[in-house]
Amino acid sequence: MAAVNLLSLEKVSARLGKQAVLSGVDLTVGAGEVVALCGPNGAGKSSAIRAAVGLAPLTGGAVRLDGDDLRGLSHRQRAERVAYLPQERRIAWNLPAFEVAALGAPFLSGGDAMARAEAALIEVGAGHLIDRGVADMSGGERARVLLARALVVGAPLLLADEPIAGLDPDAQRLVLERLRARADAGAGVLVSLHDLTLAAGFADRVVVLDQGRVIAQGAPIEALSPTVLRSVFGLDGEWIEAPNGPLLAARRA
Ligand SMILES: Nc1ncnc2c1ncn2[C@@H]1O[C@H](COP(=O)(O)OP(=O)(O)OP(=O)(O)O)[C@@H](O)[C@H]1O
Repeated sequence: MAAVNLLSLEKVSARLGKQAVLSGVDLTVGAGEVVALCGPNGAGKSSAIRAAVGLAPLTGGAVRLDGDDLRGLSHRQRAERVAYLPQERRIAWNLPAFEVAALGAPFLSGGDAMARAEAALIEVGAGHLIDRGVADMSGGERARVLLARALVVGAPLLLADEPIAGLDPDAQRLVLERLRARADAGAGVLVSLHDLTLAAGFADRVVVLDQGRVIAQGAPIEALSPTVLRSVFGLDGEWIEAPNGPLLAARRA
C-alpha cells in the first residue's frame, strides 16, 4: 500500500479580497521529501503554504494532513502535525532567543522546551545568540531564531516560507542543509525559495507556481525546464552540471 502523504493539497482554490490567489492547486509532500515551491513574486507561494496550515480560507478543494482533512483537526492536532515558519519575521517582544525558540514547544515542560530550543539554535548556527534579545539582532540573526522555533516543534511536517531570505550565503546553505537533514530523518519539508540553483541543489522535487496555478512539478531541473524558465520567470536559462550540483546560468529573456 502506498504511504499516505504528510501533506496534500487537492485542487485547492483560495481568494484574497476579489483576487483568486490559488486556482486548483495540487501538491503533495511525503515523508523524507524536500519539496521546493518556486515562482515569481505574487505567484501564490505564501498563499499555498498558508492554505496548508489552515490560514487561508479555501473556496474549493481540500487540504489533508497525514490523510486527514484539515477542517476536521483541532488547532492542537494541527500544531502537533505541522511546524510553520511564516515569511513575516516581526516579533513583538524583546525576549532572549532561547525563550522565543522555546515557544515552538508549548506542549513540553519548560525544561524540555528550553533544552530543545538551545539545541535548535545551535543547529541553525545561532548558538552564540542564545541569551540575546531578538530586538537586538540583525534581520538574518532573527531569521535563524525563528527557524529554530519551527525546528523545536519536532512535527513530522515542516513548512518554511522563504527561510533563507536575507541570510548570508553560508547561512543559506546551512539552513537548507538542516532542512534536508530533517527530511533525511523522515520529516516532510515544503520550502518556498527564490534561488533556483539552491532549490535544484536541495530539493527532491520542485513545484512551480505562477498566478496561483501549478505550472510544472517534478525533479528540479525537469520542472525548471528552459520553457518554464522563460514563460514563468522571464529567463533565458540553462542548467550546467557543476561539481557541487546543478547551476543555473541565466539572463533576462
Ligand atoms: N492581503 C492581501 N489582500 C489581497 N491580495 C493579496 C494579499 N496578500 C497577497 N495578495 C495577493 O495574492 C497573490 C499571491 O500572493 P503570495 O503572497 O501568495 O505570493 P508569493 O508567491 O508568496 O509572493 P512573494 O514571492 O512576493 O512573497 C498576489 O497577487 C498578491 O498580490
